[in-house]
Amino acid sequence: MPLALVFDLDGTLVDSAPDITAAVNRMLAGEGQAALDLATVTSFVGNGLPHLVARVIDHLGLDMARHDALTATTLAEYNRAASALTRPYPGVIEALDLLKSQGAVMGICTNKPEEPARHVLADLGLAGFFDVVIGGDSLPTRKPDPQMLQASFAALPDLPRLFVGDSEVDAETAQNAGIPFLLFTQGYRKRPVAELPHRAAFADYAALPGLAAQALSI
Ligand SMILES: O=C(O)COP(=O)(O)O
Ligand SMILES: [Mg+2]
Repeated sequence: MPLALVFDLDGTLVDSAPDITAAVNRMLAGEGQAALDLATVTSFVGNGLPHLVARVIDHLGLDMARHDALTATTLAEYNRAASALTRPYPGVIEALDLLKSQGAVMGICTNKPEEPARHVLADLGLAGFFDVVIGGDSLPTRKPDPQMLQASFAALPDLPRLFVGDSEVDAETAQNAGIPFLLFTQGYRKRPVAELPHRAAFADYAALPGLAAQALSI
């Protein structure tokens, strides 16, 4: 049966933390600050760019009054090179190809701002798979508020729905929207798999098409 599948982006379809870290570090260099390492910045990803920058400011003891300015600088730096170091996870393109050939309609619901999200999708050859892209600045609220996810599905044909993501934020969003959640376990999740509510979990994209077909009958 054809499905409507909406995907998270960072840590789900693409490993984007290296470019996010590089953009943060270019912003920090402009502030005369030392670079942060990949693991530290990755731990700040998930709730959107303004939240990430707030976590950087907090971590380094910088002035929170500069939050808006530092967020704007980080976004500009990220837009300059959003896909230089970013790659799809292994098997993503093959899985999306197979799902599409099986009649799935697909969308993106990411807390990453919409402009760089579209750049990353285009640069990595993924844009053509998706009929809707909603980013963290597309609507007044972002995940885990369910509005973004509901709007993503509303833009797709009315078929059985699944949301695929990597994080606590995604699991909570799916729960808030009442949509079954498939958890990709190799992304930027902070807690053990068992602590995130999910219909099914997968570590290898080769398993996704079969899992998606089964997940609605579990
Ligand atoms: O930009 C973020 O903080 C997270 O983005 P994601 O929703 O695609 O994981
Ligand atoms: Mg994610």
